[in-house]
Amino acid sequence: MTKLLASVTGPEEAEIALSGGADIIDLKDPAQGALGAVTPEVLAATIAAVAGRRSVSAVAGDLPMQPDVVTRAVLERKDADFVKIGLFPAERGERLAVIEALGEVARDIRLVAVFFADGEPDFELLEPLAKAGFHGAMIDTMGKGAGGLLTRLPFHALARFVERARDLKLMTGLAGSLEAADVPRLAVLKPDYLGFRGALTGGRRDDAVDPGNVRRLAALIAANAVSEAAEGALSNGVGERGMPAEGQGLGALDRILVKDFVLDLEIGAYGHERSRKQKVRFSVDAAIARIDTRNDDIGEVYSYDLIIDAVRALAERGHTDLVETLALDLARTVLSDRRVFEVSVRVEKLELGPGAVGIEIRRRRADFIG
Ligand SMILES: O=C[C@H](O)COP(=O)(O)O
Repeated sequence: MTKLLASVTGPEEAEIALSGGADIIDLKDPAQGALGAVTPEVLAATIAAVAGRRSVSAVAGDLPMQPDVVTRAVLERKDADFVKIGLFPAERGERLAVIEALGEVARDIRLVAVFFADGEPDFELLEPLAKAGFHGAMIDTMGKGAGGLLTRLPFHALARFVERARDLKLMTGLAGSLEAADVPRLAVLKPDYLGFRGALTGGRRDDAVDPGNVRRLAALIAANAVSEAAEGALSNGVGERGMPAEGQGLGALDRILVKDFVLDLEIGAYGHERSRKQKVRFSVDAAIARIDTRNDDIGEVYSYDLIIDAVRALAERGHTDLVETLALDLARTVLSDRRVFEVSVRVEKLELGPGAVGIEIRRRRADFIG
C-alpha cells in the first residue's frame, strides 16, 4: 500500500507530520536546495523524538557526483532508516562511480537513489543501483515552483520507472511539487510512497508544515488505497463508497466524461497500417457514485485525469491490431477503479474511411471478473 513520505526540517515538524498520519519522516532543509541536508545534530534529535514510531529518512545533500564526498555524507547519516542520495546531472560514468562506491556502505545502510525529472534522469542506472545493493529509487524534481512531477515527465515514463524498479526489487517513490490532485493519478502506479514538502506547507517549501495539510494528504492516499483493498466487493454484490450494488438502478449514478480525445496510435490489422501512426478518437463515459456537492474534495471523486492517463498509456504501448482490443483494454483499466460502476468506450479511426470508423462498447466490472 502506498505510504506518505513527509519532508520535515526537524523534531517539531516531525511530530506534526507524525500526528497527521505520515508514514515516513524525511529530514530535509529546503533552504539548502532540492535535497538540502539537515545537520547530523538535527538528524539525531529527530531520530530521538520519533523514537521508532515511524521510519526516518535523511537526504545526503545537494552534492557533486564525487564518490568520496557522497560516501562521507552518507556515513554521517548512518543512523537514519534510509539515506537518500541525489543522482545530480553528470556524465553517466561519474554517476556510476558514485553508485559503485556506495556498494560497500549499502550492506549496512539502506540507500535510496533520487532521480530528478528535470535533472537528466538516466533510468538505465536502475540496474546498477540494484546490483550495488540500493534499497530503493525515487523520482523528485530539482527546480521547485516550475511545475510538478507530472508536468516534467509523461505519465507512461513514470509508470515504466515504477515497474522497472519494482521488478528489480527496489522500493519505489514519487515526489516533486506534488499536489492533492496528483495523488489519485499516481496512486494508480502503486509506488511504495509519495513524497511531499510544498503541499504540506501550503505552497512555499520553507514555510512550516501544516497539520491539516498532512491529514488531508494522508486521508487522500488512504482513500485511493481503499478501492484496492475492497477489491471484489462489487462482484459480490456489495456496494462500495455509495455505489449501487449489481442489479440496482443506474439512475443513481453520475457520469465522468472524456469526449473526442484524439491521439496518434499504431493501430490496424492491414500491412499498410503497420509502422505508422494514425489518428484515433476516444470517448469514454464512466458511471460513478452520485457526487455530493457538499464535499468539494478531490479525494471523493473519480477524476477524468485517470481516464486520460489510461488512454495515453494505450498510445504508448506499441502496435495493436484491433480497435476492439483497445476498447476492451481501456474499459478494463477504467473499471479497475472501484469507484467506477459501468463504462462506455468509443474508439474511432479517423483516417480510413469517408468518416470515422470504429466501435463502441459498454461494460460493467462483472463482465471482466467472469
Ligand atoms: O522527498 C520529497 C520532497 O521533499 C518533495 O518536496 P516538494 O513536494 O516540495 O517537491
